[in-house]
Formats: sequence, structure tokens, C-alpha cells
Amino acid sequence: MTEKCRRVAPGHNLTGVIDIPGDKSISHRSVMFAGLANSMVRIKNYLFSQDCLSTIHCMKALGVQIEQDDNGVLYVTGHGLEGLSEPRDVLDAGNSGTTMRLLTGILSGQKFFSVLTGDPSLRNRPMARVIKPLAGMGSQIYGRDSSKFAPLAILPSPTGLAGIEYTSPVASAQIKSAVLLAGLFARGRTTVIEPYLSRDHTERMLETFGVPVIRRGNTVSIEPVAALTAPQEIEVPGDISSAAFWLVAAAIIPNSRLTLKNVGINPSRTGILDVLKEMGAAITMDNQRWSGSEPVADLTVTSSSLTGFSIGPAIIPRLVDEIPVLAVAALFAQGRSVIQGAQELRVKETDRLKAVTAELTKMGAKITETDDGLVIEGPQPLNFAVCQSYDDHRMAMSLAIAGTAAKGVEILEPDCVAISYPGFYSTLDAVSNGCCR
Ligand SMILES: O=C(O)C1=C[C@@H](OP(=O)(O)O)[C@@H](O)[C@H](O)C1
Ligand SMILES: C=C(OP(=O)(O)O)C(=O)O
Repeated sequence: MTEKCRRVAPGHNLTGVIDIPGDKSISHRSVMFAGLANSMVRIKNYLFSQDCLSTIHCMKALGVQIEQDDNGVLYVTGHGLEGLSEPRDVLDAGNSGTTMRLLTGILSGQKFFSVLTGDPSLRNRPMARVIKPLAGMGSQIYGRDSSKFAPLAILPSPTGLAGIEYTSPVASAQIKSAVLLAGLFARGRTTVIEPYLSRDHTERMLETFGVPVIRRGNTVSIEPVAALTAPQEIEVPGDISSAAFWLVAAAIIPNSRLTLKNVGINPSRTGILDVLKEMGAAITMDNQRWSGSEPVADLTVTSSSLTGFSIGPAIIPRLVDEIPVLAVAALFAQGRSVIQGAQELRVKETDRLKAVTAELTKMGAKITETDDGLVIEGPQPLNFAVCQSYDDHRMAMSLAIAGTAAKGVEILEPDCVAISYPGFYSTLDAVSNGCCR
């Protein structure tokens, strides 16, 4: 049953231990890569959220065998790099930009016709950013409005794909990954150069599947291989973007202490830890270990007094999805916080700069939207408000944390949290009542 609105009560001293659900980016990639290999891969801690279910559905429609056992372990059996088959229907990426853009890279290297679509939000997100480099490799992709938007029709390339050296104007792991995945089907070397390093899960997973990857700063190159060599098992680390809500909540709500288990701490994702620590947050890291090619740790955060921060374009790719909740942290910090270079937020599930400004203003925040960021004056007295999530999961969860830390909030269209974090509200209830373990 879908809820029209959800009331979140003010909370105090959040305590407990939270098992952080699997990383969304790595979950998508694990099923895509395993689907291009030719022996069964066991995937543990896969994120069964709506976005990652979209990836499973699309890969199944492309002929990959995917089964799940009662413990939530996935068993994925592909038929090799040339083993995908023409889907009998339109592929639906739902709300997931990652599914659509990465699949566009894979599909542009196939010898069959396919069409990719998504929900109204995804059909409004820019796709020319992947079509342009892929067309440069010889792929044939057509989209709505002069190939700016989905639905996308992908035809077999008459010439086959050729490697490219592509300098991306945007630091985007989705663009980089789409080009590298197409590179698996291309003649010669494929290179992507980014202005700043975006998350590098694709590079790490390429290596796990036996593809030699050459990396120098923000430049990455691969050569095609005859076949991917699959690991027997992938264990997906917990998602630091989901952990971020609890990091901020425990940092700003007095007398809180939360331990977050099994969080991915890949350096291309840990911008949120750097900024919170610079603000004065008390965060410790224990039990550092490896989960395959990805580093993980348990994080403990206790409440403390915070000060404002100032961040610019270099760190944005390392915390791009955490900016809405970082804006919430800024509401509780002494002094001004400034975020610059975050124009990419305008092309996410909704325009997140606009949405954060509009909704936190309703709660009494002093926040100004700039062309590429936000300026937030903290701390201000905050009030209860009815706020819109814009059906954007990160907006809904950020508003829930703001309401918990302030005087409560009523969130419209609250169910979208299931896009990346289906158990979010039950975990919030549990830590608010101190009964999370
Ligand atoms: O590659 C990925 O898994 C992702 C990359 C980021 O998008 P961009 O590549 O558009 O920056 C991020 O916002 C998204 O949630 C997941
Ligand atoms: C932007 C996001 O995801 P995607 O681009 O995959 O829709 C997100 O999870 O915040």
C-alpha cells in the first residue's frame, strides 16, 4: 500500500547498532558484470531496493539467469561477453539513472535491437552525456528530443565499436562506466579522462573480473578481453550514502551514539566523512577490512557541537548524493556553510538544489540557492512543516532526519525511500526508541 504522507516525530538521543544495507552502485555493477561472465557468481548483501531490482529485471530480460535464495543471496549465471539476447520488450530502468546509463554502454556493443525507458523522472534526465561518447565509438542510439532523453532505441553498430579517448566535461561515474562497458566490446583501447575522480567501483570490478585496467590520476584505460573471468562470490559492502543519514542524525541530535556496521569506505565515496569531521563530528572507524576489492569498516558517531563548512567542485563527486543531508547538518552547525560546484544536483531524481532550498525553508531554515550550490546560515530555530519529497528518495530521507532533529515533519510522497533504502523508516523508528539491538 502506498502512503500519501508520513509524519516523523521529533527524536532524542538516537542509540543503537545499524547494519547498513548493500551499496547501490556496487549492487548494480555486480549483476551487470556477472551477467557478462560465463560461470555462476554468488552475490551476498545485494541491495534489494527498487533501483537495483530494475537492474535485475533488465538483465533477466537480456537472457541472464538470476535466482535468489531465502537468505537473499543472488545466483547470477551469464553466457559470456557475447551471450546476451535480444529482449522481447522495452527494458524499464524505473527511477534508476545508473541502470539506464550503464546498460546503454553495454547495449551499444550488442548485435541486437533494444529500447530502454524509465519513469517520468528518469525520462527527464540528460542522456546525451552518454550517447555522445558512445556515438563516437560507433554506436547507434536514438532518443527523444534529438537524442537528449529516454526512451532510447539502441541499434547494432554497422561498423562495430572502436575504442575512444574521451575527455568528459563532467565528473560522472555513470558516463565513465557507460564508456568503459562499451569498451569491452570495442576494438582497441578505451580511455576516459574526468575533471575530478568520480566513484571507481567499475574500475575495481573490471579488475575483479580479470580486465587489466590502467589508471593514472583521473584517467582510466582498458583494452578489450576475450572473456570476463568471474569470481565465485561478490560480497557487496554497506552503502556509505545510506549510512550518511545516520552519520548526520547522530552528529546533530544531542546525546546520540550510533554504530554503523559494514560501511564501504572507498576513498572515492568518503567525502561525507571528511566534511563531517571538519565540522567537528566525532566519528571513529573500527574493524577496517576488505570486501573483495572494496574497503569496509564499522563507524561509530556520537553527537558533538558542529561548525559550518565550505566545499567546492573537487570534493563534490566524493559526496554527490550526500549533499541534501549535508545541508541538514549545516542547519545545526554554528556559522555559515557554503557548497559550490554542485550543479550536477540539478539533474538528479529532482533538482535537488531547488528542492532542498524550498523544503528546508518551510522548516525555518535560512538557506539560499545559488547557480551551483547552497549557502546555509546556522543554527536557526526550526519548526514543524509539511514538506514535499518530490518523489526523490534522498529528499525524503533528508527531510526525515531534519524533522527528527527539529520539531517533526510531515513528508508527502514518503515511499520513494524504497528506491535506495527500503528499511529506512523502520530503522529510524528503532533508533529513535533505542531498540535497534
Ligand atoms: O555510478 C553510480 O553508481 C552513480 C553515480 C552518481 O551519478 P553521476 O554519475 O551522474 O554523478 C550518483 O549520483 C549515483 O547515485 C550513482
Ligand atoms: C542519483 C541517484 O541515483 P541514479 O542516478 O542511479 O538514479 C541517487 O541514488 O541519488
